[in-house]
Amino acid sequence: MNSSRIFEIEQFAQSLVKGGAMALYLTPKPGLVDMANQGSHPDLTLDKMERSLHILGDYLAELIRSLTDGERFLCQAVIGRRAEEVMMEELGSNTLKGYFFLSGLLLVARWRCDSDDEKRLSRAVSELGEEFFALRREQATNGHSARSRFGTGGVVHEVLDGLPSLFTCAVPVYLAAIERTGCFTSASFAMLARLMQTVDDTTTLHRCGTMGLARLRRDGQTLERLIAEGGDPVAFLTELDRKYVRMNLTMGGVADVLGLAYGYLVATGRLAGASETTRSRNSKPRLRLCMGDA
Ligand SMILES: CC(C)(COP(=O)(O)OP(=O)(O)OC[C@H]1O[C@@H](n2cnc3c(N)ncnc32)[C@H](O)[C@@H]1O)[C@@H](O)C(=O)NCCC(=O)NCCS
Ligand SMILES: Nc1ncnc2c1ncn2[C@@H]1O[C@H](COP(=O)(O)OP(=O)(O)OP(=O)(O)O)[C@@H](O)[C@H]1O
Repeated sequence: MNSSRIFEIEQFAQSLVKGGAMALYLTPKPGLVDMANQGSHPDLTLDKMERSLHILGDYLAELIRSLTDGERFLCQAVIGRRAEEVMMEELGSNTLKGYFFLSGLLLVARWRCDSDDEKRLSRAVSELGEEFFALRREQATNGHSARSRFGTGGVVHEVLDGLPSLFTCAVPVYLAAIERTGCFTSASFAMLARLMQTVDDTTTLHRCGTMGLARLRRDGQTLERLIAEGGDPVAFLTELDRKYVRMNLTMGGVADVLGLAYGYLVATGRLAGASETTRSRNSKPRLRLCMGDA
Protein backbone atom coordinates (compact mmCIF):
# COMPACT_ATOMS: atom_id res chain seq x y z
CA MET A 1 0.00 0.00 0.00
CA ASN A 2 1.29 3.46 -0.98
CA SER A 3 2.27 5.15 2.32
CA SER A 4 1.68 8.71 1.07
CA ARG A 5 -1.90 7.76 0.16
CA ILE A 6 -2.44 6.47 3.69
CA PHE A 7 -0.87 9.61 5.15
CA GLU A 8 -3.19 11.79 3.04
CA ILE A 9 -6.36 9.97 4.06
CA GLU A 10 -5.32 10.13 7.72
CA GLN A 11 -4.78 13.87 7.38
CA PHE A 12 -8.19 14.19 5.76
CA ALA A 13 -9.82 12.30 8.64
CA GLN A 14 -8.06 14.49 11.21
CA SER A 15 -9.26 17.59 9.37
CA LEU A 16 -12.84 16.37 9.57
CA VAL A 17 -12.55 15.92 13.33
CA LYS A 18 -11.02 19.40 13.60
CA GLY A 19 -13.82 20.78 11.44
CA GLY A 20 -16.41 19.32 13.80
CA ALA A 21 -14.59 20.93 16.74
CA MET A 22 -14.40 24.30 15.01
CA ALA A 23 -18.14 24.23 14.29
CA LEU A 24 -18.82 23.27 17.90
CA TYR A 25 -16.70 26.10 19.31
CA LEU A 26 -18.02 28.83 17.03
CA THR A 27 -19.99 31.03 19.46
CA PRO A 28 -22.74 32.20 19.50
CA LYS A 29 -24.75 29.73 17.40
CA PRO A 30 -28.48 30.20 18.00
CA GLY A 31 -30.20 27.12 19.41
CA LEU A 32 -27.05 24.99 19.22
CA VAL A 33 -24.52 23.79 21.77
CA ASP A 34 -21.53 26.15 21.85
CA MET A 35 -18.99 27.62 24.28
CA ALA A 36 -21.69 29.76 25.91
CA ASN A 37 -24.50 27.28 26.50
CA GLN A 38 -26.39 24.18 25.37
CA GLY A 39 -28.91 26.13 23.28
CA SER A 40 -32.19 24.28 22.71
CA HIS A 41 -30.63 20.92 23.68
CA PRO A 42 -31.20 20.13 27.38
CA ASP A 43 -29.88 16.59 26.72
CA LEU A 44 -26.52 17.85 25.38
CA THR A 45 -23.48 19.55 26.90
CA LEU A 46 -20.20 20.82 25.51
CA ASP A 47 -18.43 17.95 27.25
CA LYS A 48 -20.73 15.38 25.62
CA MET A 49 -20.16 16.94 22.20
CA GLU A 50 -16.40 16.79 22.72
CA ARG A 51 -16.62 13.15 23.74
CA SER A 52 -18.66 12.57 20.60
CA LEU A 53 -15.82 14.09 18.54
CA HIS A 54 -13.42 11.58 20.09
CA ILE A 55 -15.77 8.75 19.13
CA LEU A 56 -15.85 10.28 15.64
CA GLY A 57 -12.02 10.13 15.51
CA ASP A 58 -12.07 6.42 16.38
CA TYR A 59 -14.82 5.80 13.84
CA LEU A 60 -12.93 7.50 11.00
CA ALA A 61 -9.77 5.54 11.94
CA GLU A 62 -11.79 2.32 11.68
CA LEU A 63 -13.09 3.42 8.28
CA ILE A 64 -9.50 4.00 7.11
CA ARG A 65 -8.53 0.51 8.21
CA SER A 66 -11.44 -0.89 6.22
CA LEU A 67 -10.54 1.18 3.15
CA THR A 68 -6.86 0.27 3.21
CA ASP A 69 -7.77 -3.41 3.66
CA GLY A 70 -9.77 -3.11 0.45
CA GLU A 71 -13.10 -3.98 2.05
CA ARG A 72 -16.37 -3.32 0.24
CA PHE A 73 -18.58 -0.30 0.94
CA LEU A 74 -21.03 -2.57 2.74
CA CYS A 75 -18.40 -3.07 5.47
CA GLN A 76 -17.95 0.70 5.82
CA ALA A 77 -21.72 1.12 6.16
CA VAL A 78 -21.67 -1.49 8.96
CA ILE A 79 -18.83 0.42 10.68
CA GLY A 80 -20.90 3.62 10.35
CA ARG A 81 -23.97 2.08 11.92
CA ARG A 82 -21.88 0.65 14.73
CA ALA A 83 -20.31 4.09 15.39
CA GLU A 84 -23.80 5.58 15.70
CA GLU A 85 -24.68 2.87 18.24
CA VAL A 86 -21.48 3.52 20.23
CA MET A 87 -22.31 7.24 20.28
CA MET A 88 -25.81 6.53 21.58
CA GLU A 89 -24.64 3.92 24.13
CA GLU A 90 -21.79 6.02 25.52
CA LEU A 91 -23.46 9.42 25.49
CA GLY A 92 -27.12 8.51 25.82
CA SER A 93 -28.09 11.13 23.20
CA ASN A 94 -27.99 11.86 19.52
CA THR A 95 -24.96 14.16 19.58
CA LEU A 96 -23.41 14.38 16.11
CA LYS A 97 -25.32 11.79 14.12
CA GLY A 98 -25.54 13.79 10.91
CA TYR A 99 -21.88 14.78 11.15
CA PHE A 100 -20.79 11.15 11.65
CA PHE A 101 -22.70 10.21 8.54
CA LEU A 102 -21.60 13.09 6.31
CA SER A 103 -17.94 13.00 7.34
CA GLY A 104 -17.81 9.20 6.96
CA LEU A 105 -19.17 9.41 3.42
CA LEU A 106 -16.82 12.27 2.51
CA LEU A 107 -13.86 10.27 3.80
CA VAL A 108 -14.81 7.21 1.74
CA ALA A 109 -15.35 9.50 -1.29
CA ARG A 110 -11.89 11.05 -0.74
CA TRP A 111 -10.34 7.57 -0.74
CA ARG A 112 -12.18 6.56 -3.91
CA CYS A 113 -11.19 9.70 -5.85
CA ASP A 114 -7.70 10.02 -4.40
CA SER A 115 -8.11 13.76 -4.92
CA ASP A 116 -9.34 16.91 -3.13
CA ASP A 117 -11.02 18.17 -6.29
CA GLU A 118 -14.50 19.27 -5.31
CA LYS A 119 -16.27 18.18 -8.50
CA ARG A 120 -14.84 14.68 -8.21
CA LEU A 121 -15.59 14.50 -4.49
CA SER A 122 -19.13 15.75 -5.03
CA ARG A 123 -19.76 13.09 -7.69
CA ALA A 124 -18.24 10.35 -5.52
CA VAL A 125 -20.43 11.33 -2.52
CA SER A 126 -23.51 11.27 -4.73
CA GLU A 127 -22.60 7.79 -6.06
CA LEU A 128 -21.98 6.51 -2.54
CA GLY A 129 -25.32 7.99 -1.48
CA GLU A 130 -27.09 6.09 -4.29
CA GLU A 131 -25.44 2.88 -3.09
CA PHE A 132 -26.13 3.59 0.56
CA PHE A 133 -29.79 4.57 0.30
CA ALA A 134 -30.56 1.70 -2.10
CA LEU A 135 -29.41 -0.75 0.57
CA ARG A 136 -30.83 1.01 3.62
CA ARG A 137 -34.29 0.53 5.04
CA GLU A 138 -35.78 3.82 6.36
CA GLN A 139 -35.82 4.00 10.14
CA ALA A 140 -38.40 5.75 12.28
CA THR A 141 -36.22 8.80 12.96
CA ASN A 142 -37.14 12.45 13.43
CA GLY A 143 -35.43 13.16 10.11
CA HIS A 144 -37.51 10.52 8.35
CA SER A 145 -40.78 11.84 9.75
CA ALA A 146 -39.83 15.45 8.84
CA ARG A 147 -38.89 14.38 5.29
CA SER A 148 -42.25 12.65 4.77
CA ARG A 149 -44.36 15.23 6.58
CA PHE A 150 -42.86 18.30 4.90
CA GLY A 151 -41.91 16.69 1.59
CA THR A 152 -38.27 17.73 1.91
CA GLY A 153 -35.01 15.94 1.15
CA GLY A 154 -32.93 16.87 4.23
CA VAL A 155 -29.68 14.99 4.67
CA VAL A 156 -30.73 12.36 2.09
CA HIS A 157 -30.93 14.83 -0.82
CA GLU A 158 -27.89 16.70 0.43
CA VAL A 159 -25.91 13.49 -0.08
CA LEU A 160 -27.61 12.34 -3.30
CA ASP A 161 -26.97 15.80 -4.80
CA GLY A 162 -23.25 15.59 -3.90
CA LEU A 163 -23.21 18.01 -0.92
CA PRO A 164 -24.28 21.25 -2.66
CA SER A 165 -24.51 23.04 0.70
CA LEU A 166 -20.83 22.32 1.21
CA PHE A 167 -19.34 22.82 -2.25
CA THR A 168 -21.54 25.50 -3.80
CA CYS A 169 -22.59 27.36 -0.68
CA ALA A 170 -20.41 27.22 2.46
CA VAL A 171 -16.93 26.94 0.91
CA PRO A 172 -17.30 29.72 -1.72
CA VAL A 173 -18.95 32.01 0.85
CA TYR A 174 -16.09 31.45 3.29
CA LEU A 175 -13.41 32.03 0.65
CA ALA A 176 -15.06 35.22 -0.65
CA ALA A 177 -15.48 36.57 2.88
CA ILE A 178 -11.91 35.78 3.94
CA GLU A 179 -10.65 37.45 0.75
CA ARG A 180 -12.73 40.54 1.52
CA THR A 181 -12.22 40.85 5.28
CA GLY A 182 -9.24 38.64 6.22
CA CYS A 183 -11.20 37.80 9.37
CA PHE A 184 -11.87 34.19 10.34
CA THR A 185 -14.76 34.99 12.67
CA SER A 186 -16.52 37.23 10.20
CA ALA A 187 -16.09 34.64 7.41
CA SER A 188 -17.45 31.95 9.75
CA PHE A 189 -20.57 33.97 10.51
CA ALA A 190 -20.97 34.67 6.78
CA MET A 191 -21.00 30.89 6.18
CA LEU A 192 -23.47 30.39 9.01
CA ALA A 193 -25.73 33.14 7.58
CA ARG A 194 -25.80 31.57 4.13
CA LEU A 195 -26.35 28.02 5.41
CA MET A 196 -29.29 29.24 7.53
CA GLN A 197 -30.88 30.42 4.29
CA THR A 198 -30.22 27.32 2.21
CA VAL A 199 -30.07 24.08 4.23
CA ASP A 200 -33.31 22.04 4.34
CA ASP A 201 -32.73 21.36 7.99
CA THR A 202 -34.94 18.55 9.29
CA THR A 203 -34.00 19.24 12.93
CA THR A 204 -35.57 22.70 12.48
CA LEU A 205 -38.63 21.26 10.72
CA HIS A 206 -39.08 18.55 13.32
CA ARG A 207 -38.98 21.06 16.19
CA CYS A 208 -40.84 24.05 14.71
CA GLY A 209 -42.26 23.10 11.30
CA THR A 210 -42.21 25.33 8.21
CA MET A 211 -42.60 28.46 10.35
CA GLY A 212 -39.35 27.53 12.09
CA LEU A 213 -37.52 27.02 8.81
CA ALA A 214 -38.90 30.32 7.46
CA ARG A 215 -37.64 32.01 10.62
CA LEU A 216 -34.18 30.53 10.07
CA ARG A 217 -34.15 31.80 6.48
CA ARG A 218 -35.15 35.34 7.55
CA ASP A 219 -32.60 35.45 10.35
CA GLY A 220 -29.88 34.19 8.01
CA GLN A 221 -30.72 37.01 5.59
CA THR A 222 -30.61 39.63 8.35
CA LEU A 223 -27.29 38.25 9.59
CA GLU A 224 -25.83 38.38 6.09
CA ARG A 225 -26.94 41.99 5.68
CA LEU A 226 -25.54 42.93 9.08
CA ILE A 227 -22.13 41.47 8.20
CA ALA A 228 -22.11 43.21 4.79
CA GLU A 229 -22.83 46.53 6.50
CA GLY A 230 -19.94 46.01 8.93
CA GLY A 231 -22.22 45.51 11.96
CA ASP A 232 -21.49 43.27 14.94
CA PRO A 233 -23.02 39.83 14.48
CA VAL A 234 -22.30 38.69 18.06
CA ALA A 235 -24.97 40.79 19.77
CA PHE A 236 -27.51 39.82 17.11
CA LEU A 237 -26.71 36.10 17.41
CA THR A 238 -26.75 36.20 21.23
CA GLU A 239 -30.24 37.69 21.18
CA LEU A 240 -31.32 35.15 18.56
CA ASP A 241 -30.01 32.35 20.77
CA ARG A 242 -32.31 33.49 23.59
CA LYS A 243 -35.28 33.54 21.22
CA TYR A 244 -34.47 30.14 19.71
CA VAL A 245 -34.19 28.56 23.16
CA ARG A 246 -37.62 29.97 24.07
CA MET A 247 -39.05 28.54 20.83
CA ASN A 248 -37.16 25.20 21.15
CA LEU A 249 -35.71 26.01 17.71
CA THR A 250 -32.42 24.51 16.53
CA MET A 251 -30.44 23.96 13.33
CA GLY A 252 -28.43 20.73 13.65
CA GLY A 253 -28.17 20.27 9.87
CA VAL A 254 -26.67 23.75 9.47
CA ALA A 255 -24.11 22.92 12.19
CA ASP A 256 -23.24 19.61 10.52
CA VAL A 257 -22.56 21.27 7.13
CA LEU A 258 -20.61 24.05 8.85
CA GLY A 259 -18.33 21.41 10.40
CA LEU A 260 -17.89 19.71 7.07
CA ALA A 261 -16.93 23.04 5.47
CA TYR A 262 -14.30 23.77 8.12
CA GLY A 263 -13.00 20.21 7.75
CA TYR A 264 -12.72 20.45 3.97
CA LEU A 265 -11.04 23.88 4.18
CA VAL A 266 -8.52 22.56 6.71
CA ALA A 267 -7.88 19.43 4.60
CA THR A 268 -7.22 21.53 1.50
CA GLY A 269 -4.82 23.86 3.34
CA ARG A 270 -7.05 26.94 3.19
CA LEU A 271 -7.65 27.15 6.93
CA ALA A 272 -5.56 26.26 9.97
CA GLY A 273 -7.31 23.73 12.19
CA ALA A 274 -8.13 23.34 15.84
CA SER A 275 -5.11 22.13 17.77
CA GLU A 276 -5.39 19.33 20.29
CA THR A 277 -4.37 20.40 23.76
CA THR A 278 -4.59 18.50 26.99
CA ARG A 279 -6.86 19.39 29.85
CA SER A 280 -7.68 17.91 33.16
CA ARG A 281 -11.28 16.84 33.70
CA ASN A 282 -13.72 19.72 34.26
CA SER A 283 -11.28 22.34 33.02
CA LYS A 284 -11.39 24.07 29.64
CA PRO A 285 -12.06 22.23 26.37
CA ARG A 286 -9.63 19.63 25.03
CA LEU A 287 -9.88 20.56 21.41
CA ARG A 288 -9.02 24.22 21.31
CA LEU A 289 -9.68 26.44 18.36
CA CYS A 290 -6.75 27.94 16.53
CA MET A 291 -8.15 31.08 14.94
CA GLY A 292 -5.39 31.72 12.39
CA ASP A 293 -5.96 31.24 8.67
CA ALA A 294 -3.50 29.31 6.56
C1 LIG B 1 -28.44 8.81 7.34
C2 LIG B 1 -28.80 9.00 8.76
C3 LIG B 1 -27.83 9.96 9.39
C4 LIG B 1 -30.24 9.51 8.68
O1 LIG B 1 -30.67 10.21 9.66
P1 LIG B 1 -32.20 10.66 9.71
O2 LIG B 1 -32.41 11.94 8.96
O3 LIG B 1 -33.09 9.55 9.27
O4 LIG B 1 -32.36 10.81 11.22
P2 LIG B 1 -32.07 11.94 12.29
O5 LIG B 1 -33.14 12.94 12.27
O6 LIG B 1 -31.87 11.21 13.57
O7 LIG B 1 -30.66 12.60 11.88
C5 LIG B 1 -30.52 13.53 10.89
C6 LIG B 1 -29.17 14.17 10.99
O8 LIG B 1 -28.91 14.90 9.82
C7 LIG B 1 -28.66 16.27 10.13
N1 LIG B 1 -29.39 17.04 9.13
C8 LIG B 1 -30.67 17.40 9.12
N2 LIG B 1 -30.98 18.06 8.00
C9 LIG B 1 -29.85 18.11 7.29
C10 LIG B 1 -29.53 18.66 6.03
N3 LIG B 1 -30.42 19.27 5.27
N4 LIG B 1 -28.27 18.53 5.58
C11 LIG B 1 -27.35 17.89 6.32
N5 LIG B 1 -27.59 17.35 7.52
C12 LIG B 1 -28.83 17.46 8.00
C13 LIG B 1 -29.16 16.52 11.52
O9 LIG B 1 -28.37 17.43 12.19
C14 LIG B 1 -29.11 15.14 12.16
O10 LIG B 1 -27.87 14.94 12.77
C15 LIG B 1 -28.72 7.75 9.66
O11 LIG B 1 -29.92 7.27 10.10
C16 LIG B 1 -28.05 6.56 9.01
O12 LIG B 1 -28.53 5.94 8.07
N6 LIG B 1 -26.90 6.23 9.60
C17 LIG B 1 -26.10 5.11 9.21
C18 LIG B 1 -24.68 5.52 9.32
C19 LIG B 1 -23.83 4.83 8.28
O13 LIG B 1 -24.10 3.73 7.84
N7 LIG B 1 -22.80 5.47 7.84
C20 LIG B 1 -21.89 4.93 6.90
C21 LIG B 1 -21.19 6.01 6.16
S1 LIG B 1 -19.86 5.32 5.25
N1 LIG C 1 -23.46 22.23 18.14
C1 LIG C 1 -24.54 21.45 18.03
N2 LIG C 1 -25.52 21.51 18.93
C2 LIG C 1 -26.63 20.75 18.81
N3 LIG C 1 -26.85 19.89 17.79
C3 LIG C 1 -25.91 19.78 16.86
C4 LIG C 1 -24.72 20.55 16.94
N4 LIG C 1 -23.95 20.24 15.89
C5 LIG C 1 -24.62 19.32 15.19
N5 LIG C 1 -25.81 19.04 15.75
C6 LIG C 1 -26.78 18.08 15.20
O1 LIG C 1 -28.12 18.29 15.63
C7 LIG C 1 -28.71 17.04 15.93
C8 LIG C 1 -29.51 17.18 17.21
O2 LIG C 1 -30.77 17.71 16.91
P1 LIG C 1 -32.04 17.19 17.70
O3 LIG C 1 -31.75 17.15 19.17
O4 LIG C 1 -33.22 18.00 17.27
O5 LIG C 1 -32.15 15.73 17.13
P2 LIG C 1 -32.93 14.52 17.68
O6 LIG C 1 -32.09 13.80 18.68
O7 LIG C 1 -33.34 13.78 16.46
O8 LIG C 1 -34.23 15.16 18.34
P3 LIG C 1 -34.72 15.35 19.84
O9 LIG C 1 -33.50 15.56 20.71
O10 LIG C 1 -35.60 16.55 19.71
O11 LIG C 1 -35.44 14.08 20.13
C9 LIG C 1 -27.59 16.05 16.14
O12 LIG C 1 -27.81 14.90 15.38
C10 LIG C 1 -26.36 16.71 15.64
O13 LIG C 1 -25.79 16.07 14.52
